[in-house]
Amino acid sequence: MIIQGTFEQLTEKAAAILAQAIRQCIAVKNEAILAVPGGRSVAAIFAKLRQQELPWEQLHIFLLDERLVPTDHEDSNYRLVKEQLGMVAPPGMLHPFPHYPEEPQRGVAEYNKKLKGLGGRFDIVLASSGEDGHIASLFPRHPSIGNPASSFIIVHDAPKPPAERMSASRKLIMQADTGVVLFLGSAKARALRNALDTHLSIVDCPAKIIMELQGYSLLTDQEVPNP
Ligand SMILES: O=C1O[C@H](COP(=O)(O)O)[C@@H](O)[C@H](O)[C@H]1O
Repeated sequence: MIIQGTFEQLTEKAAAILAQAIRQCIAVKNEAILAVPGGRSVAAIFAKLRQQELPWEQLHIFLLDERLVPTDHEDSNYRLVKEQLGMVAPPGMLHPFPHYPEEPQRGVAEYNKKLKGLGGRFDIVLASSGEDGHIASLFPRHPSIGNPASSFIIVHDAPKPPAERMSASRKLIMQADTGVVLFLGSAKARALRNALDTHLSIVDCPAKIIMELQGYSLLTDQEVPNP
């Protein structure tokens, strides 16, 4: 489903979609696993989400991707999520990526183990497209998008700084039931066109991954090109 509106309307809408999916998931399996990105578009959504009446003690929040920096670094996606949701997420429900500067694979192994212990997949994914159509830290025509793992992966040489990152892989994201992808701001207009271009593949535009999910919503404040 494609939803258009103003930035303010869409942040409200995204929070409402996420809250509904979280409630539905918890009603069925008693807990929910939400994966969230960092970046400039999502802080306002987190601010709306934390105002929702949710069973926060049953909601696990993982990072969809992380920059390999300490968790208090200004580039850390966890720092943003903690600032926005740390006051509602009970201890132990917001899962930082373990940062071992010299051993990123150890961090990935631990993060994979933690997710595996909770079922090994996300129920709900929030993603925000970059200018180039990347989501998480999966970049167009880059080894990250071609990685065949169904888990968290290490990403080297990301075209957007910082170059060293970790990310949920394409296959891991694809196992989610519900996905929300954002194209907010005029800088994302080209990425939106690419996401809707049926001649392009997921390798050309990783934001298309979310559009493969059964329950997906694409939210944009940009003009949607005619098919
Ligand atoms: O580097 C990243 O970029 C994307 C998009 O961020 P935005 O600032 O353009 O909204 C983000 O989704 C991802 O989590 C982040 O690591």
